[in-house]
Amino acid sequence: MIQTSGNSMTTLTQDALVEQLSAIVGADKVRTDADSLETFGKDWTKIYPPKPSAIVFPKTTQQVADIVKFANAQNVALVPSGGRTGLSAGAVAANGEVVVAFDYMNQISDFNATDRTVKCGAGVITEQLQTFAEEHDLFYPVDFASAGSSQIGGNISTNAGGIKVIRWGMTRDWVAGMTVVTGEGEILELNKDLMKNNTGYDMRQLFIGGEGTLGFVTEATMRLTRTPKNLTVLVLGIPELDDVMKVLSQFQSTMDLTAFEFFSDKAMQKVLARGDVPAPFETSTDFYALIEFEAVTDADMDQAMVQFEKCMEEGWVVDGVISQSETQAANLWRLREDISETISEWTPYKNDISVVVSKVPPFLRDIDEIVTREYPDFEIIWFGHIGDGNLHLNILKPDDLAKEEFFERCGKVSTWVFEIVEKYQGSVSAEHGVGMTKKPYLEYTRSAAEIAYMRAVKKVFDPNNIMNPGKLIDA
Ligand SMILES: O=C(O)CC[C@@H](O)C(=O)O
Ligand SMILES: [Zn+2]
Repeated sequence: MIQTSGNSMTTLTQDALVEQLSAIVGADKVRTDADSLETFGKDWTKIYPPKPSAIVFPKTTQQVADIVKFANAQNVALVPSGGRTGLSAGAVAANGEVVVAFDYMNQISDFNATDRTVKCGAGVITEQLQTFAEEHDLFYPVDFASAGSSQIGGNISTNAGGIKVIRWGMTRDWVAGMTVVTGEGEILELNKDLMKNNTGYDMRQLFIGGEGTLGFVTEATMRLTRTPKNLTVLVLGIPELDDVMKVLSQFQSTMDLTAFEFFSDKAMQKVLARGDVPAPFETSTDFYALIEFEAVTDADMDQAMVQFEKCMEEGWVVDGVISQSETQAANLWRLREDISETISEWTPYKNDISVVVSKVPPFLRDIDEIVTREYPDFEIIWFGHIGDGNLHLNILKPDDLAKEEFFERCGKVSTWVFEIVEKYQGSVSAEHGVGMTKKPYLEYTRSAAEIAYMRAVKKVFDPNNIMNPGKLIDA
């Protein structure tokens, strides 16, 4: 079993633990059955076996604060749990921790049309917020394949990104204000939903992407925006990896894109093999770009055609298709969005790396060279949000190789991959967070001084190392 460095130091028996938690939330909101422990003790990573001691379901911020105070008094480690769709083992309870699940804090309230804001409990599902926005003729733009199960609290704690970052940014950009419970059980109301508030440190930003290590988000006021018009999707066949960024520059020279994604033919073939969506066109190329834009007037459509033709003339693109309806657009999106779930069958080793957009071509070349050399017998799947510099590199486990050996071999190569990330001043985790899987590699992106300050901040908000210990940094 892979060792984790979380701590659970309580001397309470499980019965005593359940009794005291029940006194806070009610007996029907504490679970210790095997199914619940297995389900709520892990996220989408398949590396660490879950081993929580109990799952507790608070319904209010005050209950969360009471749980944290109890945890401090009894030395019980807490792990927050949202939709459990994380890919870095940020919400895994592998060391007897108590899992705090936010499923019952799923109310949407206080919609304000003037401010274009709405209050969400931490357990509101991303899609629930998207639908709510739609019903009010507005739009919540942060989107990704797991929007049907991920929760707002988890999105904030991991600063979730996704497929529209090039146009609308990350979750961080949509949090107007939030309520958090710190590691000492203090309730903080951060930013009061203000657009402008220059009164010193913006503590929201510490909790956004903080992975629950400083405190737990219990409620947040999210911003909404105008609904984009007639989102139209182009998929282009691109034979050379190097040309993908030329295509991006060409389109961006005259258009504001809402997405620019890429995927390899290997990735697409896996999705096509499931038989749910058709191939975009007959020509097969090693790479594809998916471009999305608002086609408000005929001139927008004409502009896309001009850029497409230019890319064909240059030889960067050899085939393409454009959506003529919402259904076609959705099917083209599935070619990209279904990749992660489709390849999960092969227990992939995941990298979620980024550099500034201008450095993507040499960065990609360097990494591709290393992984093709070092993994001659493994299948390598490239895809990602290349328009914002974020690449997903997945290495698939051969069927006949044991999981432990596979992850060990990948871990070694990761060090070389991350040396390249460091050389290009990139990030070892662009959007999936650090959790446990990327913690050993944090130093490739953050300096020793930064990590020391992070530890000091952790001590201020969570002096007893109760909140999601062993994730992001070791206390
Ligand atoms: O599975 C992955 O590596 C990426 C998952 C997700 O961030 C995506 O962009 O599809
Ligand atoms: Zn992604």
